[in-house]
Amino acid sequence: METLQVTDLKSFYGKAQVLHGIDLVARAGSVTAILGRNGAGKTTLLQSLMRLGPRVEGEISVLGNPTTDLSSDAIARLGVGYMPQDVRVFPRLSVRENIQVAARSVKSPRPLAEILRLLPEIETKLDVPASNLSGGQQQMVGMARCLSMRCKLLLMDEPTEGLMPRLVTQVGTILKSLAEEGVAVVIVEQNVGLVLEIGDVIQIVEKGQIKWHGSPQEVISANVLDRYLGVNVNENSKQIGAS
Ligand SMILES: Nc1ncnc2c1ncn2[C@@H]1O[C@H](COP(=O)(O)OP(=O)(O)OP(=O)(O)O)[C@@H](O)[C@H]1O
Repeated sequence: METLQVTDLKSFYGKAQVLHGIDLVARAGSVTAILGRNGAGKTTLLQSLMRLGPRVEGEISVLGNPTTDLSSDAIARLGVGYMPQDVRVFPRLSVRENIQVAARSVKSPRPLAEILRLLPEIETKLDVPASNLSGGQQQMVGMARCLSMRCKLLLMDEPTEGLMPRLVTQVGTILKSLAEEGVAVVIVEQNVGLVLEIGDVIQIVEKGQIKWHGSPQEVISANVLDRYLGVNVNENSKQIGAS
């Protein structure tokens, strides 16, 4: 059974149709990266999966459970973690409390020690209010919350936006280890170098449709990034190598 299966998803804001029949699968243990130009519908896709915002038609199932008629809370309870572009931590709560709140929503949360083994960076920040953390550290807290809930599917919208190169690499490493733990990771990402490095499957969205999908190697050999995104892979790889 696929962790996430999306069939013929159409999404609407009022009468405006933004997604036009998306088919998508995300498997346990893999990182699926969604690329596309601004306004292509990437955020709308993640929001549709969480039943936040747009009206949807089509079929979405998480671990075999149809979710189009569920609330976002019920979808989260199936084991879906969603990190929107503006990371949502509880700013006044400490890092430890942020993790505890997430842990309370499931029956058998992952022990803190195990979370810290995967995210050692936050160990020294456990008693610091989340608002005092940098954007990158807040991303880590978001991931810690997901880990504590043992989420099976993690949806992240531009997790590396605005982060320093060192943190970008770190976020990539963590996402890869989450996938190795069996999580199906789905990221919307503008950092093509990172996507090529950690993505198992790349999906290219244009005007609300998946126009192309394949492995990072196929992306490069088929030259699709240039075609759909206007990105020169060789130039981009050089930049990532430099970081
Ligand atoms: N709340 C909304 N109401 C109406 N239209 C919206 C709403 N949110 C997004 N849209 C429109 O839907 C389309 C897709 O937007 P979306 O934010 O999903 O694109 P995106 O690929 O995530 O872009 P970006 O890379 O800039 O974040 C755009 O034309 C946008 O203007």
